Amino acid sequence: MSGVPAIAAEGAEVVLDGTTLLAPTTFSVMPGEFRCLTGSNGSGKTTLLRAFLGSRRPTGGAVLVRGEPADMTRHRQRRLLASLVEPVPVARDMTLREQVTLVAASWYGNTTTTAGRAEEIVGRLGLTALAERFPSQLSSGQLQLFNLALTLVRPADVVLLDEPERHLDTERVDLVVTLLTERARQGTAFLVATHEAVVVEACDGVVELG
Ligand SMILES: Nc1ncnc2c1ncn2[C@@H]1O[C@H](COP(=O)(O)OP(=O)(O)OP(=O)(O)O)[C@@H](O)[C@H]1O
Repeated sequence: MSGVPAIAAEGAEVVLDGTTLLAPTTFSVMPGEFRCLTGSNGSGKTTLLRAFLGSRRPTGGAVLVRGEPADMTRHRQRRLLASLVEPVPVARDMTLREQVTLVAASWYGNTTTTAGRAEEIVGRLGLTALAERFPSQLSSGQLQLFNLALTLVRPADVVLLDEPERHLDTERVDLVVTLLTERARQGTAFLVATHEAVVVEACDGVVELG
């Protein structure tokens, strides 16, 4: 395991027009570590995740990806980091299978293994029977699983998730937790904002805000 954290915050703070969105926060997540981000409503979890993605600029301190200031305009960082924080754009006129395969192909190329990668994640998230449907034909929980499939099908050393449990029943939460734990064991670093006790129990440690 490399000594450089996959991601880190060093006194990261976000203040907007005199309002503190994120109080100074310091932590690191090592490769293969599954950390949860917890705290009450409004404590700054989404703001912190957005700081890594560049949609909220820290006004103090720093957020780092592999020791460098987070900057998702750099291709190298975009390749390292996948996220389900902002709404994922979906195509209304493409099936689930087509869209997950398209995302896989955009990162891995149109190789013989690409369709297999897409099929695997669709299966792991229990979406195989729905793979020929269009997004408008899904329930809220099924849409959330589809968004997770689009996020997890691509290569990533670090994955940021904002409340992945959203709209999911207990069985599906367990499914997602199992998948994240497995990916972490394979070396992926996770930072997961959550209010779900099952997710917190499964993770390696908590970053508590507020
Ligand atoms: N554009 C904005 N202007 C002012 N304050 C904002 C703005 N956006 C968010 N905030 C405030 O920033 C704080 C942090 O919000 P954030 O969404 O990061 O919290 P959170 O911990 O993710 O909350 P939740 O658990 O409810 O999802 C909140 O107090 C919120 O009211």
